[in-house]
Amino acid sequence: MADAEILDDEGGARDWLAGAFAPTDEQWARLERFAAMLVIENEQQNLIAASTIPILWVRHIADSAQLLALDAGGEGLWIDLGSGPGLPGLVVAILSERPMLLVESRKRRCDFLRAVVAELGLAHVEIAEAPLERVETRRAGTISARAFAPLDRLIDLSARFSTESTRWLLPKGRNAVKELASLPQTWQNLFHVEHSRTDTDSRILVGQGRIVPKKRGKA
Ligand SMILES: C[S@@+](CC[C@H](N)C(=O)[O-])C[C@H]1O[C@@H](n2cnc3c(N)ncnc32)[C@H](O)[C@@H]1O
Repeated sequence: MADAEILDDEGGARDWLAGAFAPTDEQWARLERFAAMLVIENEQQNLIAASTIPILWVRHIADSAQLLALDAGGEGLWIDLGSGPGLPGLVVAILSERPMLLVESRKRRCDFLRAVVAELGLAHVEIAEAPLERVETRRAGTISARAFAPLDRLIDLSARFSTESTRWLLPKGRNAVKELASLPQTWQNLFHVEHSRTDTDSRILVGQGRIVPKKRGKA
C-alpha cells in the first residue's frame, strides 16, 4: 500500500468506505449511529480526543476500517485488544460478519461497548471485560490493537492467542519501524509494514503466524 492516497477529509473517508466495502444501507446506518454514540458518550468519558471529533470519519471510522481492508480472506475469531470505545473492533464488526471479541479492562468503556452492541444488534460481538492477562486463551484468526501497548509488550501479552494462521494488524503510528526493529528477529520476520491511509507518517504492522510467548519467571 506504499502509494495509497491519504484520506484527509470526511467526504473522502466516506467515499473510500463506499468503494472498499460497499456498505449496505443498514451498515451505513450502524456506522452513523456508532459515530453519534461515540460523540455523545465522549461528554461523559474520555474516549476520543475532542480535536478529532470534526474528523471522526477519517481519524476513527476509516482508520479502523482500513484494518479490515488489510485482512482480505481472513477468517475465524477477530480479537481486538484494548478496544476502548470499540476502535477498531466495532467498526470492523459493523462492516463484516467476522466473530469479534473486544477485550477491554475498564468497566465504563465496556458499558459503552455493551450499549452500542445492544443498540446496533451486533450478535457476533463478545465483550471481555477484563485485563487481557486474565482472558481465557482462544485461537485468534486476527489480532488487532490500536494504541494499546508498546509493541513488545503487546505481542508478549497476546502471543498465546496466536496460531500459524493468525493475522496481526497493529497500527503503530510514526514509530512503527523503530518498534518493529526492537523485537526479537524471529518475531520481526513475521511482519511487514503498510502505510496508513489516514496519516502520512503512520504505519501499520501486518503479520501472520504464531508467536511463542517469552518465558516468565527466569532471569
Ligand atoms: C489508549 S486506549 C485505545 C483505545 C482504542 N483501541 C482506540 O484506539 O481508541 C487503550 C485502551 O486499552 C485498555 N487497556 C489497557 N491495558 C489493558 C489490558 N491489560 N487489558 C485490557 N485492556 C487494556 C484501556 O482501558 C484503554 O481503553
